[in-house]
Amino acid sequence: MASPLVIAVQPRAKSEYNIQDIARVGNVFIKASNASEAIDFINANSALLDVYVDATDIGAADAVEVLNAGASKIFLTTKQLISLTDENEVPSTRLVAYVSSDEDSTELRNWLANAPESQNVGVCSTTNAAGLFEKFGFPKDGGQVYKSFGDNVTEEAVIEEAAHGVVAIVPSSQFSITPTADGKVSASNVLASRAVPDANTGLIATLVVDERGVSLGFVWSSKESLKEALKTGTGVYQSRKRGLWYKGQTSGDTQELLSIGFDCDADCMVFKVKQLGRGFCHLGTNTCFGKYRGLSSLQKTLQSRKESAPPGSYTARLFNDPKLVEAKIMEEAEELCQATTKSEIAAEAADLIYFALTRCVAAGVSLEDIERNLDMKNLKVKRRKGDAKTRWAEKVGLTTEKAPDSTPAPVPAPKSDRIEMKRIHTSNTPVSVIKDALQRPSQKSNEAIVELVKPIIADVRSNGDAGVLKYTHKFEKATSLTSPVIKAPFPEHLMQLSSDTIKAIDVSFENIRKFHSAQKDDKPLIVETMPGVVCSRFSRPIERVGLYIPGGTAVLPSTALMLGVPAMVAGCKRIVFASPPRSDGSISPEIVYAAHKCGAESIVLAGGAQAVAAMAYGTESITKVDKILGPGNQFVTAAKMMVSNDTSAGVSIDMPAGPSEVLVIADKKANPAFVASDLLSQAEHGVDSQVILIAVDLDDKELAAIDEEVHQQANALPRVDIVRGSIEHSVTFVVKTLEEAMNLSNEYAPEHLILQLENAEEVVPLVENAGSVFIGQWTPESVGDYSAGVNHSLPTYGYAKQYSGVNLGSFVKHITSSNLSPEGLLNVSSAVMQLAAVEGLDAHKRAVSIRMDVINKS
Ligand SMILES: NC(=O)c1ccc[n+]([C@@H]2O[C@H](COP(=O)([O-])OP(=O)(O)OC[C@H]3O[C@@H](n4cnc5c(N)ncnc54)[C@H](O)[C@@H]3O)[C@@H](O)[C@H]2O)c1
Ligand SMILES: N[C@H](CO)Cc1c[nH]c[nH+]1
Ligand SMILES: [Zn+2]
Repeated sequence: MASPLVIAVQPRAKSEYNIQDIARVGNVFIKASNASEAIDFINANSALLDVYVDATDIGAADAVEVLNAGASKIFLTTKQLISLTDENEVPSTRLVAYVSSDEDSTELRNWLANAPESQNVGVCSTTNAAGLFEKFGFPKDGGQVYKSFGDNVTEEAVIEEAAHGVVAIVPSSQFSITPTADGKVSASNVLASRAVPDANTGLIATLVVDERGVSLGFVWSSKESLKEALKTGTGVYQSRKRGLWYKGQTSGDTQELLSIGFDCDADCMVFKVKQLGRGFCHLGTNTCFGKYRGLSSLQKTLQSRKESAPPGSYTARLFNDPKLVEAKIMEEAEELCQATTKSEIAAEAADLIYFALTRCVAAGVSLEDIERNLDMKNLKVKRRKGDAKTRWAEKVGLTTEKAPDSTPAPVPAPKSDRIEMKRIHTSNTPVSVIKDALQRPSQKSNEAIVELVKPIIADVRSNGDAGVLKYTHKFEKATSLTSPVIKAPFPEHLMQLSSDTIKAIDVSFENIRKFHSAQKDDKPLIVETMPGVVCSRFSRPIERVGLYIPGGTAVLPSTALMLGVPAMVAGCKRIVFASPPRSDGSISPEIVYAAHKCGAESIVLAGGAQAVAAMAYGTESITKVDKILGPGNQFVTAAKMMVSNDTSAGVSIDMPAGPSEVLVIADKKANPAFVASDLLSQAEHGVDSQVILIAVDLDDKELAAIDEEVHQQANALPRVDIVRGSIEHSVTFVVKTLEEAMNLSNEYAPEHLILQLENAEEVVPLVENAGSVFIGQWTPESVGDYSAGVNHSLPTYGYAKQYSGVNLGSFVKHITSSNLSPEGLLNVSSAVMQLAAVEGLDAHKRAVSIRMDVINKS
């Protein structure tokens, strides 16, 4: 039975009501001036309670959208309701008609008489609600009578109506959860009056259930215990022997009260609670009827394993390896489809549910969230056709027919396997799912990589050149290579390039040089902190730098420029390049030319951990360096981290720079082809790259246009297979506002941020975390990768929250100096001597006082 109370709130005046209080005792009612106001409110609150919407100002077509978005009921004038139901297939149980005059009443009754299914509509009056029963014969089959009260509502009037089965709509300003001195309508009194007490005890029989409606136990309530339960928001009951019973007060197994309802004839109250601690029963079981079984039991187990899974257990492995869960879900789904007997189908479905629930629990999603989502889907009025995606349809040999569509949909792609990013509308997606989608693709666990890299580093450290060559022969297959290094001056024949390539390198070199030269501290910073106390800061280049240029999946001479040019500008005396050679032992001429232009002394012909170790410790022929910079794969990054942690190596590193990534924020004005091209430019780096699109207020048609561009452009790329891999873990978020887009982007902290926005420049002040920003539609990220002048060696994996990309400062140290005159020492002496005394460091104090004696004597 519905709660006798519905609380009317102003949708935008959030501070004036507490939605959780309302959810505990009834449902919520809003008067919306347009559909999006109603839909925003539903999205924000429908996980907690049913939302009723006065849609009289919205219009019939948009009212359907409001129902579709999950409004439990919409209230319309009688005329609106009749025209809406005549034109649409709207379930009548979701509609309530305002009956304000005899004319309304007659019209509705005539219509009901001819509409067999429609007797379930609700009716609402602002005056004589009880009279509506006589006219319409409610309540039956879900038909409900409402009375909408104004500010002059009294508790007595509500109780009186409730006694007749009328649900009262009370303004939130006149509502309180428990009785107040100013006589507002108190929920505890209205609920207590509605309940039919037990004839013998005078108490109210109460069933306690968990979030999913599973019975936990049977108890009694009284008017007093009900008031206490609502006041404290916890489970409080009436024990027949011991009076008021605050559940969990002694055992610690307390309850959070979620909502109170009734059975069909109000002689049993239902408390929905979140049970904390061991369980509801004093015997320590989940319920008084025994332990949880089935899904509830599985969920409890998985939730507690997530907190503390025994190391080495299968569940621990699953929680640590999302790719394994992904693979198991697909495997079990396939097995379920292939199962034939009843028992096989049950067994395979159970397996699938196990892995699906593991995925959910890992992401903080509960069965309650899933069930709520199912309920919301059930509230949809317009249903999707439900065809399978082509990729899956073809897999099982299903032919799909194309839906006729009046709007010019983008031409569907000819190839079966669409390359398409998944899409998330943030407004109807739980935060945990959004967070999960923002995770970078899973990598091999750090420990596994460390175990692979450790012996390589140790080998190179003890065996020098021979160790390096061993791994170059193994990984690069360059078995003919006999020396791991080439030294400057580099012979001309190693730099044979087309004039176009030379020109391109020269232009890029010059722009990078200009931008990084401008970052120089021209003169020392000098500050006189007190008269005679002069502090200064000046910079010096790091003497020996090792620059790693990746070469596994693509040769990147541009990275050679991004590292070599600032090293040269900073004045580093010894610049060592390292890059994996080709299998014939040679190195790309572009890299040699870049090394030559930057004044590198040598090029180490090795990649991965072996190159990093060689530069960190030095070998017979490879120079030991003071700092290693440059991006690379997981082996390179892990090796950089390890050598920088070894104090005996005396080497530092720039930052963790891993698989490339980009986040594009696009508005309605953005060109879909440009957006897609930017996404693909980073997706083609590697299957572990990730690209994110945040679409601000784009509609389905606009989103489809971008999807189609992604698919078409991707299929035309030579690296389409890499792109397919990276698009699989890439995602489009559809958001309502730019502010939301910026919040998501700042949280993700992308390596590259592209603003394809009409007013892109104005948005830059809102950027908090990003490696490098590309402003406006004429600034593709590729210009930063190669030639604009900014650096492309940037922090990935969200490290843009705390690291800068490579810049001139990455190649210098700052040194400070102090220079005091006698007057200066006099001025600062007492502070120094006092603090030295506080720390008990007398020699520090004496170093000042001994000078003060001399100054004072002269
Ligand atoms: N963040 C940035 O600024 C930036 C810039 C450019 C490139 N990148 C990224 O750098 C990465 C480059 O990676 P890559 O793989 O192409 O080249 P890479 O040069 O970093 O790695 C290749 C090396 O990995 C080693 N390796 C391969 N398999 C191994 C194994 N099983 N055990 C031990 N070592 C092994 C080999 O020694 C090989 O030489 C890409 O992810 C790219 O997106 C990032
Ligand atoms: N986008 C890469 C940095 O994440 C750099 C690069 C080199 N070449 C092309 N792109
Ligand atoms: Zn790139």
